[in-house]
Formats: sequence, C-alpha cells, structure tokens
Amino acid sequence: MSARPTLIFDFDSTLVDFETLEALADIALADAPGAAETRAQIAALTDQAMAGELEFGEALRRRLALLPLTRAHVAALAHTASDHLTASVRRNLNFFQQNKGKVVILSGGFREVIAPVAEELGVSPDRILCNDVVYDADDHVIGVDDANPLSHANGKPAAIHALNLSGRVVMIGDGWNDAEVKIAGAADAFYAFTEVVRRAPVVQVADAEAASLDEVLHAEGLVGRWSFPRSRMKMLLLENIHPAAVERLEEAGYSVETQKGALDEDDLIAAIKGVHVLGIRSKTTVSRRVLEEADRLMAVAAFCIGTNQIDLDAASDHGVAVFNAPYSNTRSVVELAIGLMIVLMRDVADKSAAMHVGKWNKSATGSKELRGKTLGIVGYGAIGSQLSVLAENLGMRVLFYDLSERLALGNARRMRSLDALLGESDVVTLHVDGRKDNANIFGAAQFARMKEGALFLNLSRGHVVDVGALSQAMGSGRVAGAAVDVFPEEPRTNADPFESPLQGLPNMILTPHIGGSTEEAQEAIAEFAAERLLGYLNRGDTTFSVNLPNVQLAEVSGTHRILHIHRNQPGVLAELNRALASAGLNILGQHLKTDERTGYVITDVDRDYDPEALRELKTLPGTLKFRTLQ
Ligand SMILES: NC(=O)C1=CN([C@@H]2O[C@H](COP(=O)(O)OP(=O)(O)OC[C@H]3O[C@@H](n4cnc5c(N)ncnc54)[C@H](O)[C@@H]3O)[C@@H](O)[C@H]2O)C=CC1
Ligand SMILES: O=C(O)C(=O)COP(=O)(O)O
Repeated sequence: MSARPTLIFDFDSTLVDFETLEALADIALADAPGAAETRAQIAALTDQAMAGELEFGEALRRRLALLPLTRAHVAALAHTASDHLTASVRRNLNFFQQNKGKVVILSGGFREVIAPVAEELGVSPDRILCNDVVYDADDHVIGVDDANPLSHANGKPAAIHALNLSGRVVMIGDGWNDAEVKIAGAADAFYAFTEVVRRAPVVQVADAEAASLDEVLHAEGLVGRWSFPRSRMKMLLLENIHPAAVERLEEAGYSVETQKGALDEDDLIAAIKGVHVLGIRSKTTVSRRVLEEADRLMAVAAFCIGTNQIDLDAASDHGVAVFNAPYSNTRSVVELAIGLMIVLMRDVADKSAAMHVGKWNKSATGSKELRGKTLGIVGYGAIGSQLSVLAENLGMRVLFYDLSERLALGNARRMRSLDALLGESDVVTLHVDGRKDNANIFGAAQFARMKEGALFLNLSRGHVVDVGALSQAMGSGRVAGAAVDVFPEEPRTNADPFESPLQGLPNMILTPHIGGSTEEAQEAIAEFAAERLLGYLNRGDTTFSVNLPNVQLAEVSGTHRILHIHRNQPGVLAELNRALASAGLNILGQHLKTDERTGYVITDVDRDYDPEALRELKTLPGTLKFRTLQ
C-alpha cells in the first residue's frame, strides 16, 4: 500500500467549531456596554483575514487591540475547547488516534487553547505549530510572540516548509491563510473545509471542497476507498417526519432533505435517484417499480408502525433494509381509541356540532357508560393488547380475536372466531395490520353479525373495511356509531381534498389518520427509527429490520467490516470465503443469518489488505448489496 500522507489541520473553524478571537470576545466582553459592536468588529476582521482581504498578522493585532484580554479569559476558553470539536472530527477520533504520527496542527491561534484539543485527539505537543500568547506582569494579554512566523503574513507556509516533510502533504482548513500553504508550494493538496463556515474565495482556489473530515479521509484513501463518506450520503425524509430525526441524522454526518407531503409513484421515482436512505410514513407507497428505479438506495425507514405501504419482498430482492418503529405510537392509538369509545357512547360529536349551530340537546337517551360493556378487539398485537389492559381498567369486559396465538392479558378472553366475537361485543375495534390479505375483511357480512346498536372503530388501515357496507350498516341502525381514522383513499397532503361515503352520517366520527399523531409519539418514532438507520449504516446492524435477517452488531473497531447481502441460494458463503481468502484477508469474525429469501453475511477482517481485491465480492452470483465499513 502507498505511504500515508501527512494531514495538516487548521484549528479555528476546522478542528473546532469556533473562531478563537470571537470566542474570547464572548468570554471577555460578556454583557459589557458596546459588547455586540466590538464582537461584530472582531468577526469582520476575522472574515477579512480568512477571505484573504487583510494580512493575517495585522488582523490578529487589530483584534487583540479591541479586546481587554487576560490570562483567565484564555484559560476559560481552553477549558471548554475540546467540547467544541467539529462533528466530523469527533466522529473520527479513531482516525487521529491511529495516525498520530501523520497529523500536524497549524494555526494562527493560541497554544493554550489548542493544547487540550490536541491532547484529546492524541496529537503530541511537538506537532502543534501555533502562536504563543504574551502576557504582561498583571496577566493581561499584550500580543503574541513576534518571533514566531505564524504571527506574520505567509506564516503558515513558512512553518510547514521548516518541517521538511517527506511524502504527500495535505492541508485542510477554512481560511485564505490555509489555501496559501498550497499556493506557496508547502503542501501538495489543499481541501477547503466547509463544515463550519464556507468562504467562497477559499473554495475557489482549493483542490476540492470538503464538507466534513469524512470526505477528506475518503478522497485520500485513508479509511478505505470503499467506505462512502457520510456527508455524501443523501437521506430523503417525506411526510413531515419529526425534526428530531433530521437533527440526529445530521449530527451523525449525513445530508438530510425533507418534504412535508407524500409523493406519488412517478414523483418518488424521480426523487429517489441518488438517495441512499428514504424515510416515509403511512402515505408513501414504495412499490417494486420504485425500488427498481432507485440507484443508490440502502435502506427505507417507515417512521410509523405499518409497513404495508412498502413492497417488502421487492426491498429484499434489492438488498434494501426496511425498518419501522413498532412501539413508539402504540399508546397514542390506544388513548385515541378509548377517547373515541367514550365520545361515541355519549354521542358527543353530534351534540357538540349541534351546539355550534345554536342547538341545545340535553338528553340521556341512548347515552351509556363504558363500564360493564363488552369490547371486542380484532387484532391483539401491540395496540390491541395494550387497549385490552386500559379498557379492563375502565371496567370493560374484553374479548379478542387474532389469527396468531397471543397471550391474553388480564381477564381478556380469546375468541375462536371473528363471528363469535362480533355476536357478543358492544364495541368492535380493529387493530389488525395492513397486509394485503386483510383487504375488506370487514364488510356487509361482518356488520350483519354485530349486535344491534353496537359501536365500531377502525384505527388500523383503510382497506381493511368496506366503507360502503359500513355506511349501510349505520343507515340500518345495526351500527349505532362509528369512529374511523383510516381510509382506503387518503389525501397525500393537508392541502389535498378528502372525500368518503362516510361523510355526513350521524354519530360518525371521522379523524384524519391521527391515531399515532401525538407530539410524544412522533418524537419517539423519530428517535427510534433514526437509531435503527444509524445502526444499519454505521455498523451493519439489522436489529428490528422487517425484511432482512436480524443481526445485532457492535461498533467496528480496529477492523474492517464487509457486509454482503445475497439471495438465499446454496453455496454463496463458500464462494464468499473463497474470494476473501484469495484477496489475502485475515478473517477476525463472521456472522451469517438467512431467512427464506435473503442471506446476510458480516465479516470483520484485519485492516491490512488491498481494497481493490474485494471487487470480486460485488460480482459473486446472488449478490444483492455489498459494502465495507471502517
Ligand atoms: N391510525 C393510526 O395512526 C395508526 C394505525 N396503526 C395500524 O395498526 C396496526 C396494528 O398495529 P400493532 O398492534 O402495533 O401491530 P401488531 O403487528 O403488533 O398487531 C397486529 C395483530 O393483528 C393480527 N392480525 C392480522 N390480521 C388479522 C386478521 N385478519 N384477523 C385477526 N387478527 C389479525 C396479527 O396476528 C397481530 O397480532 C398497524 O399495522 C397499523 O396498520 C398503527 C399505528 C398508528
Ligand atoms: O404507525 C402507523 O402505522 C400509522 O398508521 C401512523 O401513520 P402516520 O405516521 O401518521 O402516517
């Protein structure tokens, strides 16, 4: 393998997310009169210097003259400096630890502030080239050591030349004085680092722009040429996903785009090009066609419970991992169901609507308590079973029907058939999943088997119920009231119109698919689904994936991880291991898990190999996806 380059890092706005003199101004001026003005003057001088409009030494002296700085102020900034590592630097602490001898910090900033950060990164003091603050007898800052070239124009190239480095030298920084290192011939390449601040003139003269350290490491082949830099991984989140997800994913270094509404198939096909991760909720259909057209897609996250909107088989066939948040909005649906039952029992919705048009209708006729009534729960999964517990606590008797064997909670009674449940229930509520086979499982025949005057709720999926039959059952009085939260056709955005045969019926409560729409649930979903995505992207962990074999994995540390998703067909593992052996790889650990459709092999190998040798893995018969992690 070729020799590793020496990486020279600027400090301010590169290794850390602050500019030293601005941060010192904040500390020293605090709320002093005129502080804002002085801060602005300092920031303007920093910008002028960093854009190459003002000579660096001059800018430093002018900024120091504006500030009444003391040793205590400098110490205060030094104390917190390492809490301010740039996000991509923090993500790559391992890189610094493993490449100590190949890193230099080069800065016009102050040694006392840089030293603790260098220590955190494992960079030794002799590899810090920077200014030394000079104090007077009373500990006031009076300037910087004038004999140091870094306190003058073109100080950075001079300091690097003096090191007499051999091999490739790479400069990384945000400012004009960093660009000068390459311009003056002291570095072979200059990356304009734009994670904290982007200065157009600096970017213009750079060999490349790097929005994160990952990009530099990737471009320089330092973390394996095949580990894609996170900031170039595009995530598209549709349907108004909670900002907590965006924050978490961006903090982890990924680029995230959001859109408020859902997209139809054609628009999604157009939008999905170049997207590595798609985030959706219940309204976006991810069809086989969409998955076929996706050129970069690695994962889809349903930021909800249901995954019936995603063609899971097609996702597996393309090696795309699908995740959801199976428990984060369970309680929200249950609470809404309880509330709706009470409101239906008392005809509250119609009575309230009447009052809004001036009608006072005080009457007990037909109004009932929940206590003592029989609740029939169809689908006794996470939602159905939690509803069972709360309903019993309200004094209801609970029956349930489920296709699978489920543990009956409390005194709930399992019914052998749906018909048996319908014949005994005062309230019937649907909590089945949205699988295709469940289309219209509730139609005229089922409504006919319900008790006369019973209530009906659907908070599961719209296509499960024949809404025409429900409307008729309401008309005939068989069903005395109903609450429906989900519909066969739902508008894609809040701006689109809604139409249904259920509109205008008495004691019919219609809600716009808000069962899981609480602030608590949306935030919890965002956090849960984002963590699943990060676990998959960063470690290859498929825990909670709804379509790939679940493998729980620890962080990659000191090894390279090779992830191979393939069609479950005989001989793939043998072929894979043959290819790894012929690439001369030392296998440190290996997991294989399969389901009837797909196989997932994770192989941790020694870092010392030629990545080119892995090309063959991409072409092994049955390969669906292949990637490496370092
Ligand atoms: N209205 C809303 O905003 C929300 C709606 N949902 C819907 O609720 C559904 C259920 O959620 P969970 O309880 O978390 O899912 P789950 O998967 O834990 O439970 C579903 C249960 O239904 C059973 N089932 C499926 N088909 C059946 C059938 N035909 N007859 C009897 N039992 C059947 C399954 O065996 C399973 O026990 C989700 O799949 C989703 O479609 C979920 C969250 C929010
Ligand atoms: O969690 C589910 O399955 C839901 O139905 C909630 O869907 P939503 O995220 O509100 O589009």
